[in-house]
Parts: sequence; structure tokens; C-alpha cells
Amino acid sequence: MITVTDVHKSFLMGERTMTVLQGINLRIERGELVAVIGASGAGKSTLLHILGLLDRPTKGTVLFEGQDVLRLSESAQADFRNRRIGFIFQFHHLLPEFTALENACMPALIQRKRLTEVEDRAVALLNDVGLGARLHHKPGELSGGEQQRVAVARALLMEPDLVLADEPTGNLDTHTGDALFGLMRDINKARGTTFVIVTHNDKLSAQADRIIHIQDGLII
Ligand SMILES: Nc1ncnc2c1ncn2[C@@H]1O[C@H](COP(=O)(O)OP(=O)(O)OP(=O)(O)O)[C@@H](O)[C@H]1O
Repeated sequence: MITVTDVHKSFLMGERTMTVLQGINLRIERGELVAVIGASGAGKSTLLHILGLLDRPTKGTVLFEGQDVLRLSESAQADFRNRRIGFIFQFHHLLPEFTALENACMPALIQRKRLTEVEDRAVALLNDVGLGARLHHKPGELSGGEQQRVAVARALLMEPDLVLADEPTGNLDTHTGDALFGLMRDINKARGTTFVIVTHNDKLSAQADRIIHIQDGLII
């Protein structure tokens, strides 16, 4: 599904260049659930941002089903992201003024689809994540785990082939984190959705199909 070849990423910090990724080579097969682990600052989030077309490598290629996605225009990349990739971050970035249902529908609204077109699917997803009784609650009226589950429903709304999750259980208690990871595993099994999950939790990464360990910007 994804082939990453010789990806480097450097950031210019004043006069100094800081190299964060130093030649990443990686293949991710369709339907895999991959955990990305490594020490703080190793480059995990940077790699995830590059896979999600949220950032560009300084050097190297990223092929998605053989297509060189880095060559797409900015707007084509945005469209690709919106249609094919779901994102789940540690801080779920829900919009506080909107209900759980409206937040879950947000990717469709961004694509100028009507709420009525996706509402049924969003309700079904929120049911799947155990929030059937919380559809009209705003984020401030939900627990941290419930908010994160809204973010999972939102990530799945457009039926993405790929979900990128950056420490999705990072700010949850163990029990809620385990349940959320189990939910992602279930979705992976049921729909064949590919997951790439950055996590610091060894117990969770042990349940992945494969663990990718990054150290100092290289896969070891
Ligand atoms: N936009 C940026 N400009 C400059 N430096 C950056 C930028 N983004 C990340 N870095 C640096 O790159 C390094 C890797 O960051 P990254 O967020 O990928 O690490 P990580 O492995 O995800 O760490 P953590 O587990 O703490 O989230 C860090 O030292 C960070 O300070």
C-alpha cells in the first residue's frame, strides 16, 4: 500500500540544520496494523506526518499504491488526505461548539457534502464506538475517552483505507486506552483498514502485526 524510500527530513533551526529522519525505508501492506515505537524525539511523529501528507520529506519518495503522492498539487494532496486517510491524534482536536455527531460528520462537511448524506453513517460509527447515547453531547460534556472515541468515528467517516494515529491512547487511563486500542484492532480486522499507530505503550504495541522501532531517525 505504502512504499517509503530513503526518506530524510531536516528542519532549519536558525543557522543550524537539524536532521530528524536519516533515510527511512519502509513498506506497509494493505490491512496491516503497524505500531511505531521509539524514544521521545526519535522522529515518529515526523514520519507519521510525512505518511499523511501533512509534511514533505527533504529527500526521498513516498508511493501510495505505486503513485508518487509527493508530486500531486497541494489541493490534490488535500483531497487525497480527506478521502483516503483518517487521522487520530492524542489531543483529539474536536470542535467544542459542535456535538459528537456534528464533529464526527466534519470530514464530510469539509468536502461540502450535506449532513443528511453522512448522518446515518456517523450515527452507526458512533454506535460502534459505544457512544450511541451521547450523539448530542458537546466535547465538554464527554470524558476524555469518549472524546477520543468521537475522534475515531470522525477518522473513519469517509471510510479511509489508512488510519494514522499519533499516541491515540496517550492521555487516557489504562482501561480506556486498552479499550480504544481494541476498537481499532476490531475495525482493522472487520474492514481491512490499515492502521499505523505511534505508541509508547509496550502492551499495546505487542498486539500489532508488526512493530517499527525508530531510533535517531532510522528504523532499527
Ligand atoms: N517543525 C519542526 N521544526 C524543528 N524541529 C522539529 C519540528 N518538528 C519536529 N522537530 C524535532 O524533530 C525531532 C523529532 O520530533 P518528533 O515529533 O518526530 O519525535 P517523536 O519521536 O514523535 O517524539 P515524541 O515521542 O516525544 O512525540 C524532535 O527533536 C523535534 O524537536
